[in-house]
Amino acid sequence: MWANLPRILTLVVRGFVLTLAVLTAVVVIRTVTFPSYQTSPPECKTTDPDFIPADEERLARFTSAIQFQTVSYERGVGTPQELAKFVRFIQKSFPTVHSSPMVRRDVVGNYSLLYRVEGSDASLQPYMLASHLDVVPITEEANWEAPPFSGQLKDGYIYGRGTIDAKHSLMGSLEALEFLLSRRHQPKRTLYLAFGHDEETGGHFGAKVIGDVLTQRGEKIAFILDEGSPVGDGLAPGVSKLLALVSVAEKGFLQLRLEVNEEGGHASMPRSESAIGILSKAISKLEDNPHPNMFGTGPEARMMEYVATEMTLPYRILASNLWLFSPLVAWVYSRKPQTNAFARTTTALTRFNAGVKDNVISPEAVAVIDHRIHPMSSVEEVMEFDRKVINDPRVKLNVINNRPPSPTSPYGKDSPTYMMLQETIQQIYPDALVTPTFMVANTDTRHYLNLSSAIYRFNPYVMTPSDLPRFHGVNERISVQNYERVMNFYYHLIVNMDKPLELKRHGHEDEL
Ligand SMILES: CCCCCCCC/C=C\CCCCCCCC(=O)N[C@@H](CC(N)=O)C(=O)O
Ligand SMILES: [Zn+2]
Ligand SMILES: [Zn+2]
Repeated sequence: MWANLPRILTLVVRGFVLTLAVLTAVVVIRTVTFPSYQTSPPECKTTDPDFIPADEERLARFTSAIQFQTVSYERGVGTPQELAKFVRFIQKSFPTVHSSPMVRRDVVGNYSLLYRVEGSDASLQPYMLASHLDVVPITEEANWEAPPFSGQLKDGYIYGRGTIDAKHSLMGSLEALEFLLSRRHQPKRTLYLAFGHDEETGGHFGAKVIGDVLTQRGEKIAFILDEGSPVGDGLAPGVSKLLALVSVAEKGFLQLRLEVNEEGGHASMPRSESAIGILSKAISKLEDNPHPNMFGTGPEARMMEYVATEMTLPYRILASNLWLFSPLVAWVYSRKPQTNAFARTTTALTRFNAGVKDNVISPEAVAVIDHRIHPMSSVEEVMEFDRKVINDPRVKLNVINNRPPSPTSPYGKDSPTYMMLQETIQQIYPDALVTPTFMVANTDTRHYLNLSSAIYRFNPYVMTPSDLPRFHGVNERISVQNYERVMNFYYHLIVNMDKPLELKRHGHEDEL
């Protein structure tokens, strides 16, 4: 036996070296032969004479739109008077849209707006552009560089709540339509514009009703585009070019109310555990035990593949070989909040309430957890995980609201609508890469799922990592350049949608 040891060791080392050599060869071959999913940009139309400039008049309209304080606070609790004023302002601001015989406008659920622009070819399925009228409340008002409802222009940026979420797309799409109709252009394909008034609190009285109206009309929509992920500048690790993130799916959500009820009493005679202490431990366990890293199991893996050939070398090797490096990429993604959101179901503690007086032991403690569910997980799985982690029957888990992750819409060369979107994005951003991904937050599209199987969530503006905290945060703003891109994106999209949407597969063409 001992005599054979050197031979055995040699064989083991040889086996190890051989395996390493084979793995290295496979990794190298895959890296250099990995297919590119990017197509060259079409002729850029933004230099055409029919480009929409962000001139004084349009900027003034956008500024005014920001000044309406259309805040949504809680489900069913909004700002009806401001909404009504904003609706009147929209009507006055886009006279051609509102007087055109081609346009039918319905006010739905009191304040939401649904426009139908009649196309000349009734055989083509309509499509829909969506946004919303409402905004979230202001936080830390003192820290804003310009008053949050001013729409003030400062150093090339328009400041205010709603500038990126989402009055940019509401006003931008209406500007595009006004521009188009004032040139007496009738689209071939019927187009809907749908603007809910309570998206920020779930869309139960706005988008939900719009969805119901369209369902009752028996409408089937070729594709829907709502607010969503942006064109990232430095957002994705290893990608130096601009990266247009088209969300083809959306995370689900589960909002849970955690409640502990224990005996209260006089603060001078406390028991060893209190309602507050028990709930704190539960919360702490949830924060210490994140939901499993699922990176590589959903549409986020496609995102890596779509940009693999364009990444800097170390990332290119990783992205071309997810079969081997998925756990490593998963770890890289889990290190920052904005990428971690792509890797797993997230857990956000959003409320914590207990106690009424300094010397009274509170009999009750309540917390709210907002989970955003990874596309490959489910509401049930998340509940089960939380119960196991908390492992304390004194902590009651009540579901406030939930929705499973959305289905994934078609993307890539086999999807004519996705390709039309990609082409339009490239007209505005000729150097950008375009990739499918999923939306880490939620949108009104949750109410439109039965209207179309092709639902995309995309914001046609550029965002850097330092811009992300501006969503629902302090100093929300959009650059004039970005707002101009938004208007022209919608304009190009409407023009492009007049071209046939063709499925070019197996030598035959089908039109939607
Ligand atoms: C590897 C790529 C990294 C990319 C990183 C970041 C991409 C960030 C993408 C999107 C952020 C934009 C978030 C906008 C959210 C707008 C929608 C919204 O606010 N929804 C609310 C409404 C609701 N009631 O559901 C929400 O809470 O989700
Ligand atoms: Zn929004
Ligand atoms: Zn929002």
